[in-house]
Order: sequence, then structure tokens, then C-alpha cells
Amino acid sequence: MQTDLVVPVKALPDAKSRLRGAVQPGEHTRLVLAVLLDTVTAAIQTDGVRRVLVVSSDPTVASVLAAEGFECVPEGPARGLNQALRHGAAILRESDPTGQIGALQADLPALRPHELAAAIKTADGRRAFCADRQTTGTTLLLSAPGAPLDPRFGAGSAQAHAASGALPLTDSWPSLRCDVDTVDDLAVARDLGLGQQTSALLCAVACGPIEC
Ligand SMILES: Nc1nc2c(ncn2[C@@H]2O[C@H](COP(=O)(O)OP(=O)(O)OP(=O)(O)O)[C@@H](O)[C@H]2O)c(=O)[nH]1
Ligand SMILES: C=C(OP(=O)(O)O)C(=O)O
Repeated sequence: MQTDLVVPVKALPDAKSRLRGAVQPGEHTRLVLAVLLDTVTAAIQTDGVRRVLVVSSDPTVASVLAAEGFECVPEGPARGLNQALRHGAAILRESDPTGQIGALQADLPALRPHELAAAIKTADGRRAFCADRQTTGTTLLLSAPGAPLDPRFGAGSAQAHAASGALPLTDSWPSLRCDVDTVDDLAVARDLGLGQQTSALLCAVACGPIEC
């Protein structure tokens, strides 16, 4: 079974606001883009992942992704994170009405393809989710083949996904659970091993709280 993933990214001026301060203010956008590129690079290298579709109406996100060969579509008419995910899922469904769809967070710069592959394998075709390392948020939500994704991202999304019947995936998978919302999260990701783009950026600008 092949899995197609949707990755949502909001407008860059608003993106990763809690991560501000990790690098100088003028480098924040580059950091957000580096984290995104490391995430989608790991995702597309994952066994069993066929497509990675970013949903973002930000023109810089679209052009940076296009330059690296990634797919990006603008949001649909309905605003918001879950609406963007539903829009992306609908596009993926047009190509394969019976396939498995997933929502992957855009801020997993230490993501290891083998951990994502293991999570997809463990789900084994069931609608399932992986909570973040704090256990409150969600880093990955998978549909059953041909079935709705039914995303419930936002504050307390792990509980919301469980309450909606999704199976919690409980193996450790530290890189899949390590979304970087804060400077502390980025330090944890650095200790796990950052992807090439984020690592290079932090080395290039190394005078903030996170050193490479
Ligand atoms: N396309 C799209 N993506 C969104 C939207 N809202 C949030 N996202 C993305 O969904 C993920 C989680 O969103 P948030 O936690 O709200 O935002 P964040 O940018 O990660 O961090 P904060 O600004 O610190 O809240 C991030 O990848 C966001 O870019 C939206 O309205 N549209
Ligand atoms: C929106 C979510 O992500 P974040 O950790 O960025 O708040 C979520 O986990 O549902």
C-alpha cells in the first residue's frame, strides 16, 4: 500500500511564532523554510510514501518547494489548518480514491524516514495518529485506505484524534514525535540529529541560543 501525505504550512509572516528567538529575527523565515525542507525531504524518502503535497498559499513557500522539486498547492476557499488539510486530502483522493492519506506536520526537522515508515506500517491500514513528544499534539494522522482523514488538529489534538476513534501509535519514534514549536524543542531536535538544511542554517547563523 502506498501513502500520500498532506503537509500544511501557513503564511510565513505568521509561521512558527513560538520559535521566534531561536535565530536572529531576520533569519526566522529561513529557519521555518529549512525545517519544512528537512521534513518533506525525509517524508518523500520514506518507504511506502508516494506523494508529499504541501498546502500553502504563501508564494515564497511555493517557490522554494518548486525549486527543490516538491508539490505545493494553494489553500482552498475555506481558511484554517484542518480546512487546508481537507483540501489537500481531496486533491490526493482525486488521483487515488482508494489510497491511504496522511497529514504530516511541517516542523519535524530531525525526521528519520525509517521511523515514519514504521509508524505507517504499524497503523496497518487503520486510521491512526502519532502524538508529539509532549503527548498533547499530533505529528502524523493516517486515514484508512479510501476513508476520510477527518483531521482534528489544533490545541489538544492528540486527545481529539483519539476521541474520534483514531488508533494511538505508541512506539517511541523520537524523530517523528519531535515537532519544533519552541527553542527547547529545537534543541531536542538538534540532539536527535537535524536534517541538512536546518543544520546548515544553524551553523551559518550560530549566535542564537541554539548552536550547531
Ligand atoms: N495551510 C495552512 N497551514 C496552517 C494553517 N494554520 C496552521 N498551519 C500549519 O499547521 C502546522 C501547525 O500550526 P500551528 O501550530 O498553528 O502554527 P505553527 O506555525 O506551527 O506555530 P505557532 O505560530 O507558534 O503557533 C504548521 O505547519 C502551520 O504552518 C492554515 O491556516 N493554513
Ligand atoms: C496544531 C498542532 O500542532 P502544534 O504542535 O504546532 O501546535 C497539533 O498538534 O494539533
